[in-house]
Amino acid sequence: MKKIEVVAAIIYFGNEILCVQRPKNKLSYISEKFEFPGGKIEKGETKEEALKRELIEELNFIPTKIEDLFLTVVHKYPDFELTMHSFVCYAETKDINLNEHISCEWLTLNDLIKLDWAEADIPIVNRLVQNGQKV
Ligand SMILES: Nc1nc2c([nH]c(=O)n2[C@H]2C[C@H](O)[C@@H](COP(=O)(O)OP(=O)(O)OP(=O)(O)O)O2)c(=O)[nH]1
Repeated sequence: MKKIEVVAAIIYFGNEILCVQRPKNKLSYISEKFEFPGGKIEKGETKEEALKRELIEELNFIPTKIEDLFLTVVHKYPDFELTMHSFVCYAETKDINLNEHISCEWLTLNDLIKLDWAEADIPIVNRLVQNGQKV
């Protein structure tokens, strides 16, 4: 099975997190699903370099800070196996451009589960919510 390796950014502005909606796609399981911005790691790139490049390409956005790895998810979709490395980042503004996505929402932790996420994102969403519930 084809394997792809992707980086994704969990971008906080205050206590809100940026969620972006993918466009229509022939693969129904990712079509119009919500995700964290990011994309495939290119040859020779570090994960952080890939993340910065993708955020500029997709959102014209430069994070003020990128934290260490949050969670790596390995998920088998019907057509490929996805390895996705997620990183918490911080924004000082909500001023982003949607160059590839069809909509976005800035949501607090408890609202994240209301969206129709790509399946691979569910473990990340769950971990974020669980961490938020720790005292
Ligand atoms: N960026 C990102 N991709 C995700 C998430 N969840 C998820 O299943 N994916 C899947 C959807 C895609 O099949 C793949 C990411 O590939 P992509 O096509 O967006 O990457 P890319 O920007 O490098 O695209 P391209 O150059 O190949 O057009 O990972 C997520 O939260 N963020």
